[in-house]
Amino acid sequence: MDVLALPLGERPQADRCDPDFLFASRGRVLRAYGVDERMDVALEDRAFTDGQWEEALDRAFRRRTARGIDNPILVGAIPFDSRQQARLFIPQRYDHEDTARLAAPATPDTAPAELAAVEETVGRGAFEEAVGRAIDLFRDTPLRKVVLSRPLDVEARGVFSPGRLLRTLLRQNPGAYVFAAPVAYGQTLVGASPELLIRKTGRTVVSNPLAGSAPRSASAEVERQRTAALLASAKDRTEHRYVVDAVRAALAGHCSRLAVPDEPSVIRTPTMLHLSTELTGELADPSVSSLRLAHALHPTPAVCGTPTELAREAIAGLEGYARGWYSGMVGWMDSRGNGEWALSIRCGLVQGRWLRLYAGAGIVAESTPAAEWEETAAKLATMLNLFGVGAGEAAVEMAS
Ligand SMILES: C=C(O[C@H]1C=CC=C(C(=O)O)[C@@H]1O)C(=O)O
Repeated sequence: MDVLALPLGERPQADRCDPDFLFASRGRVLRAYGVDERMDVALEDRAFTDGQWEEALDRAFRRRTARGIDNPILVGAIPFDSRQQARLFIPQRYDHEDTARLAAPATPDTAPAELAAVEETVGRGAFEEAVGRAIDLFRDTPLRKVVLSRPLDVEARGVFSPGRLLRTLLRQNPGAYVFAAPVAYGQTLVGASPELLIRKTGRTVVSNPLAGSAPRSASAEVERQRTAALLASAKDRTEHRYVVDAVRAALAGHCSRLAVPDEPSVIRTPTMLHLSTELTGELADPSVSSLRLAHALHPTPAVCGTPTELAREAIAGLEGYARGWYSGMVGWMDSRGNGEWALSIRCGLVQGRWLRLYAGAGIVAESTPAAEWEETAAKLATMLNLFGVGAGEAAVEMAS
């Protein structure tokens, strides 16, 4: 059974005032409460591709506008494999809160949980071997880029509170797309994604692909050198170009005008530096919904690879675990099709005392297995910072 399906009145009283879904973007947090109607669908199903599902959503929205609801919305999460069901629902109500206000601790700040164990379910040897095999594929097949990822399993002494994790993530990552989305009974996907897959506002669309990474440094001088090195790195620029080319190609078919900067810039998250390109377009048909555009884009080579089908096969053959919700997307869409969908990266799946974290890295011919492992460790820091430990440190600390 799914928590979203619990009939009204059967939810614990305390839950009533806790939002079921949160999504922070640009200083505001969307909070959605209660499940008015489930709208689950797999984006690869005929029901979605031939438009039936969007017609049903439109009818569901109209019923609500007829009842006086000004602008009903749909919220939820979509898995990496879009043949699998997305968890989407129309909430009973929603509001917006200032990020800073929501992030402010109600009580003195403490770590959101005390950790009992951290396990590298896919260890360094297995991950580096997979990277080596991907590099062989670049020599032997037309595969040019593949994103390989790994899980890190964290166990706490007590039950995790998704709300507390989210507030701490908001404090630590005020500029990120911070989210908490219920995905199954007792399971919540929480994260602080730096990457916007698509935002649609009227006719305007924005996508901000990232690829090509280096860790932040506490030293301003080292950080300046890393930024310059990232901008100059042929390997990172190739990795980045595959994503920008794919996003440009997917949006071009929908846009009457599309602006793509010639050169990437570098963006900073609290833990990482990334090559970044912001594409801005004008839709030829403004009625195309943000979810349809997200479907046209997904999976970009920021999470999958180039060419897409070969990369998908390589991921299935090399990763050795199921990604599930990681590297899919989380977001919202309103009754006019406006909305925002962020990639579900720098995230974890919470269930009771367990939290599975994920991180991936884009592999190209110039990659080296050791550096790609280090990159995934650096990316895991976004979530491990919740507990004040780094990836290697966490494994060592828990083992001793
Ligand atoms: C797949 C992830 O990051 C993507 C986004 C930014 C940079 C990336 C990179 O440099 O490999 C990845 O494509 C992840 O964080 O799990």
